[in-house]
Amino acid sequence: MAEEKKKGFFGRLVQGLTKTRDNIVSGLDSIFSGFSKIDDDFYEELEEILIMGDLGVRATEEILDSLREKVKEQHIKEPAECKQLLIDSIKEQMQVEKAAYRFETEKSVVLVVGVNGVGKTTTIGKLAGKLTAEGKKVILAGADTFRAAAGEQLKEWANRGGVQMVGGTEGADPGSVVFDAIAAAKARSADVLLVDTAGRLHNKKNLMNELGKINKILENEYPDAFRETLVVLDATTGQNALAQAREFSEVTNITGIVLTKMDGTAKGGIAVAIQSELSVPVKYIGVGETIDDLEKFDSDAFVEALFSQN
Ligand SMILES: Nc1nc2c(ncn2[C@@H]2O[C@H](COP(=O)(O)OP(=O)(O)OP(=O)(O)O)[C@@H](O)[C@H]2O)c(=O)[nH]1
Repeated sequence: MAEEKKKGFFGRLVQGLTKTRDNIVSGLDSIFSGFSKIDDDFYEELEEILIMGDLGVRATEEILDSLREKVKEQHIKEPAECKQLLIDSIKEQMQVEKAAYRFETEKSVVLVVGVNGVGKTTTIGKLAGKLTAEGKKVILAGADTFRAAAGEQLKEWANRGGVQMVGGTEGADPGSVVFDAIAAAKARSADVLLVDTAGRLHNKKNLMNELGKINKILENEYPDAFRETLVVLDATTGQNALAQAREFSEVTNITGIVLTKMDGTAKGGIAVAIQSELSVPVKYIGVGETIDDLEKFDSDAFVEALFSQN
């Protein structure tokens, strides 16, 4: 049963990554079979494909350095023999502290950050649904009070999942929304408080102030709750997602990444760039628009799925 479930997940992952796979792996395969020796041209072609596949310049260079070393150490002569070594190098490159999900099992508060349109509200709705289905008492805090639609959207998700929501009124002070949400979480002995925040990166100072204020309120009013800060990024934006992740990591302490819209994008390679460059684990990937379309991310399984022949 567990095996079946695992296969199901792997199968879905393989399917969801079809475009990314077509983008990266078909090109790599033609290099592995098309080159007769491992030379500078071979490495150059590899580099081009990995960069085109959105793995990022830095991660690509490090992956290729590690591949060169392995080729040398193991006296590899055939390009075809490099494939497994490349897979290993990508896996190594993605190695960060193992993604932990303590917030799912402890009294916790999860701050969700991300710019408009990346799928932040949808992700919060999916997370709320998932946790509620596991029997957890969840409270949503609509602290993205900058846009009227944000609160409305979150309310829709809250209603769908039968989850209580606090805030979400346009123009309200995000700090007081969080304050009220903490009071509600305490009064109802909530397990998880999910906080939707505004993510306007065009004014970094404001964003830093706002997140700083929210963090302070959480520290003061809810000190015994486990803290998690997830940044939501849209995989289809490729290198832009990496830039956003970098900017958010400069204004707050990010503990995990959610990559949305991994279904149907050719830019899934961005997971490699983000995880290796930020040293923060991708904890979930969004693979569709419905409440069930949020999967825990495992980088080894991701790389295997990327290179899977199925
Ligand atoms: N295919 C796909 N679509 C997604 C996924 N996650 C979110 N979306 C869609 O992306 C669009 C934007 O999602 P929202 O949740 O509204 O984005 P947001 O970041 O909250 O944006 P605002 O509410 O505008 O701030 C919606 O149409 C979602 O249905 C995903 O994993 N896959």
